[in-house]
Amino acid sequence: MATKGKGGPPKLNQFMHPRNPYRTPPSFKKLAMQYPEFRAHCTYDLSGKVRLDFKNCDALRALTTCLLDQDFGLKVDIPDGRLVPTLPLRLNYLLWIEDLMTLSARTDQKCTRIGVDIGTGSACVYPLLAAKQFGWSMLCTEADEISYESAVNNVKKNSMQDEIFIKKNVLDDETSLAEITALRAKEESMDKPQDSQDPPGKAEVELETNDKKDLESSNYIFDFTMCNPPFFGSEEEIHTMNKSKKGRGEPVSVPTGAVQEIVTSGGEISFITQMIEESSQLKDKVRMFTTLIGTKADIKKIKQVLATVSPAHSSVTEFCQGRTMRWGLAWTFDPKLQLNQVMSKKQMANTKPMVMIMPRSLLTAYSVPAAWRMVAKWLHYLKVKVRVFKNTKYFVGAHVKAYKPTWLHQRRKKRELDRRNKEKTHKTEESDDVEISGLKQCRQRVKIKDEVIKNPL
Ligand SMILES: C[S@@+](CC[C@H](N)C(=O)[O-])C[C@H]1O[C@@H](n2cnc3c(N)ncnc32)[C@H](O)[C@@H]1O
Repeated sequence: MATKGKGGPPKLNQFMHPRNPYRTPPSFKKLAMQYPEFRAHCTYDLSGKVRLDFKNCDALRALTTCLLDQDFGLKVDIPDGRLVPTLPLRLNYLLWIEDLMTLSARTDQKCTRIGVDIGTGSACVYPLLAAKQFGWSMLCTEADEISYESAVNNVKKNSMQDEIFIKKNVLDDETSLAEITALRAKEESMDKPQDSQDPPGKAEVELETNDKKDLESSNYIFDFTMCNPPFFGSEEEIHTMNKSKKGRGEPVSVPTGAVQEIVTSGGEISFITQMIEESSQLKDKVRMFTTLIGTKADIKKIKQVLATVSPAHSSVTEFCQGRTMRWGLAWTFDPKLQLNQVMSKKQMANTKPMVMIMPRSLLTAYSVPAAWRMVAKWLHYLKVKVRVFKNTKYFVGAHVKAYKPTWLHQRRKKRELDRRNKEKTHKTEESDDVEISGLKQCRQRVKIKDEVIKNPL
C-alpha cells in the first residue's frame, strides 16, 4: 500500500517504474555538499536533516538541474519563469516507452530508435535523457520562442546536435523529415554486418534475417512520438485545480511554467484530440504514438476520441511518483505491436498468481522443492529466464505456486507423526539418548541430561 505522509496525499514511490532510479529518493545532503547552487536553497532541521522548500521555484530549478548533472552528467539551464521538469515522472514515461518498444517487431538492439517529442520545453528534458540514457535519437518541436532557444542551447551545451534535432514545427516540415530519413538510412547502413572472421551462429543468422525482413516491410520513419501536453484550459483553471482537494491536504510543490507552456485552449483534451486525429494521417510514418494525461477524469473522453480513429492496439498506464499521479496513453495502427502486453506496476500487483497443478505421476518425489526443480529444469530447457522474488518462493513470470491438496498434506502429516512415535518408543526402550524432534522431546532430552549431570557414575 502507498504510505501516507504528514498532512498530504499518500506517497506513491513504490509504484514507480521498477527501473526508475528515483524509487530511492536522492540524498539532499550529498547534493548540498556537491552543489553550492542547491545548498543555497537548503535549510537544516535540529537533527541536521537537509530540507528543501518545494514551494520555491528557484529551489525546484536547482534540484532538477543538479540532479541532471549528478545522475546523468547533463548540463541544463532553465530560464526563469519556465517549466521546471520533475525527473521521476520524466523517467517513468521514458521507461514505459522503452518497455513498449521491446514489443516492437524491430527488436534488434543495434538499430537506433528515433522518437518525436512534441512540445519539448526549455529544458529539452525528454530528448536529453532519451539520448543519454537510452541512446535514442530525437526530433522535437517547441512553439514558444524562449523555450525553443533555451532547448537549442541545452542540446549544444551537451554536444548532442547529432542526436537531437529541434524544430518549431515538425511533422509537416519536409526539411526535418528529410534529415531524419537520412539519419535512419545512415544508421541502417552502419548496422549492416561487417565482414567477420567468425561465422555467425544459427540464432544470429535467424535474427538478422527476421530484422531484414522487417525493415524491408517497414516504411516507418519514427519509432514513437511522445508529448507532455499543456494541461490547463485557462489561467483560472491553474488556480482552481491546484487548490487543495478534500482529504488530500495542501499540494506539496508549486506549479511552475509560463502560461503559454501550461495553458492551451480547450485544455489537454483538445490538444490530445488534435494529436489523435493527426496520428491517423501519419500512421505509415510513426509506429507508436504516446501522450501523457494530467487528469484522470479526462481519460474516458480521450479514449472515446481514440476509438474514432480505430487504432490496432492501445494501452493506458499510470505513472506514480511522490504524491502525484499522471497517466500515459499509447496507440498504434500496427497490428503487430500488442501494446497491452506491457503492464503497469499496479496492474502487476493486482494480477492473480498463475497456479499450476502438478500431476503426481510426473514426479518421483511429490514435494514443493521437487516440483520446483522439475519446473526450473523445463524452463531452463526452454531458455526462459526465471527470477526468484523476495516474498515469493517460486516465481516464473507470474507467481507459480506448487499446489498441495489438503487431504494429501494431512495424510503425509499423520504418516510422519506415526513414524516419529514409533521411533520414539523404539529408542526409549533401547537407550536414554532420545532423538531431538520437536520442543517436547527437546525438553525431555535436557531433563535426561540434567539427571546424568546430577548423578554421575
Ligand atoms: C507542459 S509543457 C511540457 C514541456 C516538457 N516536455 C516537459 O515535459 O517538461 C508543454 C510544452 O509544449 C509547448 N507547446 C504547446 N503547444 C505546442 C505546439 N502546438 N507545438 C509545439 N509545442 C507546443 C509549450 O510551449 C510547452 O513548452
